[in-house]
Amino acid sequence: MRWMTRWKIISTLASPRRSIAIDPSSTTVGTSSASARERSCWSSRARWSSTTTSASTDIDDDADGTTESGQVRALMHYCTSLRDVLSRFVDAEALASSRAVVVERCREMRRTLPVTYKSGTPFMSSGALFTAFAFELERARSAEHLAEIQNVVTACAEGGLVPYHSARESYGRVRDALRNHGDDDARRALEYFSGKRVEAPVDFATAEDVTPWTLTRNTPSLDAKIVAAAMEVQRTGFAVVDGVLGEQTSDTVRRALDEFVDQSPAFIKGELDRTERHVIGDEAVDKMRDDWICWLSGDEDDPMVGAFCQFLRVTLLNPLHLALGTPLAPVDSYVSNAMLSVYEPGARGFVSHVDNCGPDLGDARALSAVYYPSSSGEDEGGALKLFPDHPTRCVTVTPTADRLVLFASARVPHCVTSRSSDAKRRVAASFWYVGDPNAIGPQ
Ligand SMILES: O=C(O)CCC(=O)C(=O)O
Ligand SMILES: [Fe+2]
Repeated sequence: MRWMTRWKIISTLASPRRSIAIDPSSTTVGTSSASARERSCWSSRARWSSTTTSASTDIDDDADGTTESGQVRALMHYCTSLRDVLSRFVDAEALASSRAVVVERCREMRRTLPVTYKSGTPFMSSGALFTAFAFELERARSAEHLAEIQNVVTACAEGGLVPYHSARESYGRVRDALRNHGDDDARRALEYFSGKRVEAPVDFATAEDVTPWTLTRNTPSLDAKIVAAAMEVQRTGFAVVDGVLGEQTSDTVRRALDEFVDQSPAFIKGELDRTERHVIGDEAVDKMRDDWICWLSGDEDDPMVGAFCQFLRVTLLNPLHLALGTPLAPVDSYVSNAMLSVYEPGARGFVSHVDNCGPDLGDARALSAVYYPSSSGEDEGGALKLFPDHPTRCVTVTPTADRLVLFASARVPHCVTSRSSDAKRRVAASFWYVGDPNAIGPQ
């Protein structure tokens, strides 16, 4: 009998991702697509420069990683490649001494994924690699081997290759299994490498102690704030939460996002839907919405940026689930991605709109979340104005560092005011939780 068949601790983690019913890039207001990709760069000398390239127009439909067949193809690629790599390290010792090599091989697997993401955003790459690892954890040959496979999962998370939440969850199961069965050497090997990272305390002394592990962890104080905010959304349609991450973590996130904005070539002009710019022209669209955006998948090369996206997708969703009493997108479903939005100094804002452009049209965005990593002065413009119950009642929210705004996607019209020409750039990260849009907000 294979060793792990007695343990069967991992199988529930390997549930296949649901097929994607909602493609955020194909809906309207508040989203964008990249059928024509614009590559833009921010530098202190040159402002956004852009050239248009068509990265994926000639790809066969099946190779699109956002389709079900594309997802299957990606998963098969990871499963077969990972099995091949791990088969070269037959015992725990060999694996432990080659952990970094395996992480590099996993990176190579991602580079050679046989699918392309037509919307420009890889939806599930890190989730697919984790699923492949879940199968390998089940096939472990010994307690020591199991511990070392988990250590590779932990190292892969730190390399931005596997979601932190998935790695944390499988760590917990492996640890409990080893504890329960008294495999002390294996447990020590696990805790020495993975435990130190995954269970790092969140009440750190300095910003250097902040890691993607601490950023993606649910804490009682965060959960309490988000539960209270969710109840406020159900009462009034919106809620504003301050001090979401705390001083040190939010500082670290701000720096990571700023650097990402400075360096990422993936920003495109915000769009209202995928055809709008072609149909009515750039000038007309810019008048309605004048930001640059980039879709974040959680798989970003900078682990802190990826972890921030995973924070929005999973860490916030956990307490929201508890409080809202209506199912939102399950945590293992990559149906929505974070959108990083940048308004340059002098940019026009975003006209009044509702994020959900029609529950009847299949838009399932139910709850919108906007996080501000840095503060704006009141004279800088760029305020978010919400009209929660009547066009004449306006709530003005100034972007303030570490502030999160939650509102019902289908019910709360809102706009962003224009940015004054001597203002700093304004950065915001938006996320949409999908579910029943009519179940969010006052009933
Ligand atoms: O940046 C903000 O404050 C809100 C952005 C927004 O409304 C959107 O992207 O739909
Ligand atoms: Fe919006």
